[in-house]
Amino acid sequence: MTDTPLLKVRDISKFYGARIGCQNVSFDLWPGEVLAIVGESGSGKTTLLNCLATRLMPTSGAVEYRMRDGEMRELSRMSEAERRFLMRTDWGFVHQNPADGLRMAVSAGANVGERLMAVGDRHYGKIRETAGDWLRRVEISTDRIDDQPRAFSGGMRQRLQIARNLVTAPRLIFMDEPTGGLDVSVQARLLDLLRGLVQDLGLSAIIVTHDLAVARLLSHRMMVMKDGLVIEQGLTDRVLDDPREAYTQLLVSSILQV
Ligand SMILES: Nc1ncnc2c1ncn2[C@@H]1O[C@H](COP(=O)(O)OP(=O)(O)OP(=O)(O)O)[C@@H](O)[C@H]1O
Repeated sequence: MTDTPLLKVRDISKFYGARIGCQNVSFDLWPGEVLAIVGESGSGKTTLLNCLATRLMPTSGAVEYRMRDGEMRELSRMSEAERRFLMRTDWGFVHQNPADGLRMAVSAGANVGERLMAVGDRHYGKIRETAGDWLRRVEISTDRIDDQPRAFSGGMRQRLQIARNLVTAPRLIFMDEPTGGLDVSVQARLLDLLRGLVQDLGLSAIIVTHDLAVARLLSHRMMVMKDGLVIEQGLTDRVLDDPREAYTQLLVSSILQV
């Protein structure tokens, strides 16, 4: 264990012209910790996630990440190439729509293998074997290894996207509504799988969701956003069982349409 956070977020704000995306968000994420960001539509969840994952440049504030060698690096000071390398190796990003995170016209095996090649694996047989292992781990039959994700169901595509992200043993995964748009029964199976993988691998994760059941099942800690601000944060069970803010109470009692 370490006494340094994996991610240090200080006063992140993002404005779109005069409109607030998110404002003054600060928190630390610790190794092995899963943080859920919840709130109704338009509250700033995706804006914040994209600022953290360097997909958007914040208007102000700083995000520091502890590299594998232990050094804390400020993300905005990294070169584009360094950020891209981080994204392909030590980080993962699971999109709500699997087509945004997969290459739909190459095989399932190549989708997973591509990430291994990014970390320097060159041995075809070994890459294929590891890809097969990961397909099994996400409950996709290895006889589908040469099929393109176009031929997969929504749930299979999402599981393939997860395998592609996890194959390089990243330390931090960002997820944007990972179970959104799936049938309820498919969602339940995916959540189970995700929970097992996150636990087994000791992953840190930041999950944006409007679904409090997803937050309950996957996260240790949660942040509630409203109009771009974090209005409440704490351990997930505490926030859900004993919400302090009136807005969180409304969310929890499902009076708000999120
Ligand atoms: N590209 C953009 N240009 C201008 N305004 C934007 C842009 N993206 C988001 N916004 C605004 O920023 C605010 C926060 O939006 P954001 O998408 O982060 O919320 P969200 O909580 O993720 O919502 P949802 O759950 O619907 O995706 C909203 O007022 C939104 O209209």
